[in-house]
Amino acid sequence: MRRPKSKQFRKQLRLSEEDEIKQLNSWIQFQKPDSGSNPMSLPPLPKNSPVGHLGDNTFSRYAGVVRFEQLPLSKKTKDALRGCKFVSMTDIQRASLPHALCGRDVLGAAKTGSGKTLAFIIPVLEKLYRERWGPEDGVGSIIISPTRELAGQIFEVLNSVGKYHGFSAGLLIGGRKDVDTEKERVNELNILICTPGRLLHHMDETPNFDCSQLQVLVLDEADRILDSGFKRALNAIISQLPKRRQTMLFSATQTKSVQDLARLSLKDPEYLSVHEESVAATPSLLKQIVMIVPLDQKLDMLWTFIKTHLQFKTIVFLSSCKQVNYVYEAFRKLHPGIPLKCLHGRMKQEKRMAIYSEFCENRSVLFSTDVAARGLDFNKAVDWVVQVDCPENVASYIHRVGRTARYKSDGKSVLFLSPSETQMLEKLEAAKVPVHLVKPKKEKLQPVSSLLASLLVKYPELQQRAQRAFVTYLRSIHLQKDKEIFDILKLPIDEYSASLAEPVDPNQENVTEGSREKLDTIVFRDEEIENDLLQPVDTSNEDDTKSADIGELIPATRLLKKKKLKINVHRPLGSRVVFDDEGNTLPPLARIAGTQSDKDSLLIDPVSHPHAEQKAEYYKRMREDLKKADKEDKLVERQRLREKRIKQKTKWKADNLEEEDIQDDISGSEEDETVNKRHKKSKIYFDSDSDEGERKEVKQNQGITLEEQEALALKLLQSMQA
Ligand SMILES: Nc1ncnc2c1ncn2[C@@H]1O[C@H](COP(=O)(O)OP(=O)(O)OP(=O)(O)O)[C@@H](O)[C@H]1O
Repeated sequence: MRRPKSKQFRKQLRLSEEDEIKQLNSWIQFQKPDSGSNPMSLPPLPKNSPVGHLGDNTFSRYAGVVRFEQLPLSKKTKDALRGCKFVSMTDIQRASLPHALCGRDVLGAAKTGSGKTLAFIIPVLEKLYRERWGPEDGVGSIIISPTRELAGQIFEVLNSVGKYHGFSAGLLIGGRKDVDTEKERVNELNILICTPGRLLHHMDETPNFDCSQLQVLVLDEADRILDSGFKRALNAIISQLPKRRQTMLFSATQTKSVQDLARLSLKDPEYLSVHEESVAATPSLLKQIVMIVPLDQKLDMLWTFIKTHLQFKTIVFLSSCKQVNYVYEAFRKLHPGIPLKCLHGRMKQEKRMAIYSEFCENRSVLFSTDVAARGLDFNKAVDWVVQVDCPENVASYIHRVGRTARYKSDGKSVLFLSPSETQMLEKLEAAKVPVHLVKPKKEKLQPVSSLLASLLVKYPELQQRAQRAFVTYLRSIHLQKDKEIFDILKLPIDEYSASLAEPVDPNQENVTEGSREKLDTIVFRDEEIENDLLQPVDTSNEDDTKSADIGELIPATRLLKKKKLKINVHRPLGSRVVFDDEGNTLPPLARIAGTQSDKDSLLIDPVSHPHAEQKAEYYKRMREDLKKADKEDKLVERQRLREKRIKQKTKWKADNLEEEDIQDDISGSEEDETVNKRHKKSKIYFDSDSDEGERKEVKQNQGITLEEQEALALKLLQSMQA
């Protein structure tokens, strides 16, 4: 943000600014909208009617207007808005700005991509401007975002809309190494855009950090920041802020919890939910598909999707960073014909920012965890959002698909649901999310499991990634709260494990040579692609809204008829067989379950062994024993956690949680590299079901050894077989 240069100029400016501020204050007071009213219900001003001071201490009405020019805003803000080509307001801006400008607390809810960022940036700038805030006044406004990328994006919007103002603004996010420089400068900053963890870090550790003069607090993605994952950090932050302030909360899925609002001490907040009456909770230009895909075919489906949508910019959501890592690395090695990128909370901050910027600029496929699910505005140009793993709830679905079809652009999304997750369809319908159920055309499926199997021969390190992806996936399902949708016992675990890739049976062909040859052929081949992977479900029994437009949803056929396929990708490369030390075959997961002997393992297939009946009996007994032991273990574990919780309560202040350690990955597999290594060992989750914000401790994935992960997989499988 710019500062005027000469002294003379500054003096003149100050005088004219004083006049302007006086007038703005009078205008705002004179035409204040009624508290509790929705400015959207008022008609726009008649065309060409005068704006601002109308003489005799009267001013034009600003509630209900449609253009920024008609609002009581400073010239600096208006000039910058015009420069950015922001002329007409969106609904949420029209509804909330008149209330926010007169200093009221606001809870704003509007669909994704509908312009909520400007709805809070403008009042922040205007409030500080009218208060004549200067460098010596310190922190005047704090804007909190749940993720670093979103904080960075808000910072950019602030920079462009506030470029003619003289405020200093700082981006305080985890993962940045210059924390010492930040500490030196943070007290000189007027506007802080931050993630909760970093802000708390400064509150706790920066000498003289002072926000006692805070004027405006903003929570973007408020429901996320108020949810259990950030509860402790946010409570600690709020306790250090002055009570007399303006507070604004925005999200596409707003909280209405009285408890949440009480935590923030809101004063008669204006609840402005501009799309509540709308027929859909998602953008009208978004076409949404759901396909029922067995878990073990999800990667095949994803591969086929990517191969048939090479000309589109796509985001693919997976539930953990280990899955993102594996799928990204494996698919990259198979060269699908479009650049692939990945983003998750375990990456170094610079890399994350670089990936984010590159993805904004270029057509590519971005594999991501939910770190990219909220708020990010990739230059309006994401064509497709693909959800390979079911989102944890409807809100999460809405935010993920909201990365496309932003503002006035259109977009498409597809969700792969396992047969056991179909309850999600009802939940989406109940939340007014209009989805088309589409049946995949099986004959168009391009299986990738066999290609992956060959890949693992060439790149053995991928095998470990596959195993980790498998384990973290199971764990993420296990940790999900909505047990109606996420039931680990209903998952076809063996098939899923196999779909992540299994080595080729060494008896059937020369693995190394054969597979490498095939792999090279696969990697360098040209392909014939038919893009009509999707076919509508027979909707004869469904209502019109559901069956409409499905034809449009089927992507145009893309044919690249250069050469014939050198190999038939539909042909399996051989059955997947794993051998134990004695040469007996093992079912796929026995390998992952580790090195237990036959006697101890439940994973040995009794049929392929002699004395199958005795074994089956033995397994049955063992399962019962294990069940009993498991019950006892759970009791002991609960007791342990209770004790730990009490201990932690007393020393919570010392725990300087980094925000994305908490939020990035429901499976607890992502971790921040740079902040407070002493907190790396355990991750605290809050159980929002509990009245008192009871905490669950979950070890971070990195803190868990491979043996522990394997033991976990084994346990899960045992419980499944029991
Ligand atoms: N009044 C406006 N005129 C033109 N474009 C606008 C206007 N307001 C916002 N936009 C553009 O709309 C896009 C979406 O805005 P924004 O990111 O603020 O949406 P959002 O409601 O915060 O979305 P999300 O819920 O995903 O966070 C941005 O590219 C922004 O520049």
